[in-house]
Amino acid sequence: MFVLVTGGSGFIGSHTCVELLNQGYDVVVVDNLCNSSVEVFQRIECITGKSVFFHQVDLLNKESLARVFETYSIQAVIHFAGLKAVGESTQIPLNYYHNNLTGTLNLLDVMAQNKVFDLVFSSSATVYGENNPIPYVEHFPLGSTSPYGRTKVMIEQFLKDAYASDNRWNVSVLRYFNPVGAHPSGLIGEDPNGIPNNLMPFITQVAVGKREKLNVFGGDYPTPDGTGIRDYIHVVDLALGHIKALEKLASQTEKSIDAYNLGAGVGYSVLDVVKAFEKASDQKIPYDIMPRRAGDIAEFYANAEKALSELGWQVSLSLEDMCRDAWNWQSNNPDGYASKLK
Ligand SMILES: NC(=O)c1ccc[n+]([C@@H]2O[C@H](COP(=O)([O-])OP(=O)(O)OC[C@H]3O[C@@H](n4cnc5c(N)ncnc54)[C@H](O)[C@@H]3O)[C@@H](O)[C@H]2O)c1
Ligand SMILES: O=c1ccn([C@@H]2O[C@H](COP(=O)(O)OP(=O)(O)O[C@H]3O[C@H](CO)[C@@H](O)[C@H](O)[C@H]3O)[C@@H](O)[C@H]2O)c(=O)[nH]1
Repeated sequence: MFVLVTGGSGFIGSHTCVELLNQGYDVVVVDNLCNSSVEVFQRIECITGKSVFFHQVDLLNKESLARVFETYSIQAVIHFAGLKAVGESTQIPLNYYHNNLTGTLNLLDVMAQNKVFDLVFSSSATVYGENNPIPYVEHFPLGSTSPYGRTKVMIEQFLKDAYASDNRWNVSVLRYFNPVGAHPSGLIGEDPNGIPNNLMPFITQVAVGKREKLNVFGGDYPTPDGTGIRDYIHVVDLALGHIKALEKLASQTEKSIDAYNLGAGVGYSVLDVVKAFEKASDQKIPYDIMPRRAGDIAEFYANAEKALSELGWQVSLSLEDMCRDAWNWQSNNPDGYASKLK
């Protein structure tokens, strides 16, 4: 069975490709490589002994995308491709709307033309905005505080409207909490461009000596240690959630659109993560407590019961595993994919 993975050379996409290949799926990847490296495919092959069919395609180029659908008998799509930096999205919002919304509309159009209706979409906990109580439950009202987040809210609405108009659409919307870690092989992982925006890659770059110290954004939140609390999820657990979602789409006779939180259902503070990382890596992480980062909220985590009851999915890896694997990746690849394969 051919599965098309958009954005399959990125952080979460590459880990999902590994799990798809391990389960025997044939994998076709389209990615424009705007935030990833083609080097990842060699590493995926080292891990799985199998290769993906890669096409360097921008979703904004509908004709190129259509040619991929003509080449393979695609049965389902996992749609990761998109721009994802919250801060950057406030600087160049129109690029975010153009890339994420137009890219998705092109994909949906080409899928429908080829009568492919099974879709797993990468959404985010950011769609719960800032006014919902925690833990977040899937039926809560949606809204977001950044242009990036609004692209996710809007795409979720596109998908609901598409299903309402034509119930051949069969869609699983996965709302990720905070994906971190790396494949335990240390061959693939997160390779951000420039200064990392996110906590774990910043910590690993401090540990490997690329950054002097961590800035902890906010020490005065109403949380036990004053730092922000998030629901961190190992990227391999997250990748496996996509397999469960695909299996459900393929097995159900009644087509549907459903949203699922993919999180652990547990919150850890920034300082919890720092301590867990220090223990797992045996490295000291110097840090300064700084003012809060604009747009951050004190605390959120998932209610992950729906994913367990309907997809049969739950996390199996701990914060310790996330830190160990993130460190294994970073220490073996100090320059990410630009590092020589050991
Ligand atoms: N990493 C997170 O913290 C997080 C959290 C919630 C949701 N998500 C979502 O999950 C998805 C994957 O995230 P990731 O962390 O793997 O990001 P990533 O940047 O590593 O991967 C996204 C991939 O999409 C590609 N891409 C972007 N625009 C494209 C276009 N127009 N055409 C073709 N390819 C394009 C990029 O080159 C990249 O390889 C994204 O949709 C992101 O918004 C990520
Ligand atoms: O250098 C840093 C980076 C982060 N933080 C803190 O660490 C926590 C986690 O931050 P980060 O890793 O940036 O994740 P979030 O801000 O929670 O956002 C991520 O997780 C969301 C939920 O999935 C996604 O929507 C976003 O795209 C993704 O960036 C927050 O309390 C931050 O203030 C620091 O203290 N220092």
